[in-house]
Amino acid sequence: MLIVAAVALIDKTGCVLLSQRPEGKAHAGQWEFPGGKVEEGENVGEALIRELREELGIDTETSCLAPLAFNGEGDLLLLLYACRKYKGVPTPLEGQTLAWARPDEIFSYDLVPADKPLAAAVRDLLS
Ligand SMILES: Nc1nc2c([nH]c(=O)n2[C@H]2C[C@H](O)[C@@H](COP(=O)(O)OP(=O)(O)OP(=O)(O)O)O2)c(=O)[nH]1
Repeated sequence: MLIVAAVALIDKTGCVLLSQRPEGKAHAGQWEFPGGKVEEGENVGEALIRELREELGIDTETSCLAPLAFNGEGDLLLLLYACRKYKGVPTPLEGQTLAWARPDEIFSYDLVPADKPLAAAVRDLLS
């Protein structure tokens, strides 16, 4: 079972950050929530804080991560957190493209399949 932690990063205008997977990776060109695999020796919050630093150059802390939704597909378990408090400006540090989506725009992005139920939870939270 692969555990992946991801975040719905929400800005002051109520938009959520989506990230487009770069060429050469599985699901290239599709959109997902920033995050990544939980590595051995890490808990989920630690993994997410590390991924946000590596991928986006932002800092947050466990108390700012609120569990929002999960989805299990095959051997993948996706855990989605919502985060409204973070330091720094999200910057694409790993070749990805970033977009801030309004709640009514989320489903106009070509989402990674496992993210669709999660995206519905984000839309409902923000609408
Ligand atoms: N970060 C993230 N990954 C997701 C989402 N939805 C989804 O199915 N995934 C999948 C894609 C990957 O198979 C896995 C996350 O792995 P990752 O981001 O750490 O690694 P990766 O596949 O980009 O890169 P690699 O290390 O496997 O080459 O979870 C999502 O919303 N965010």
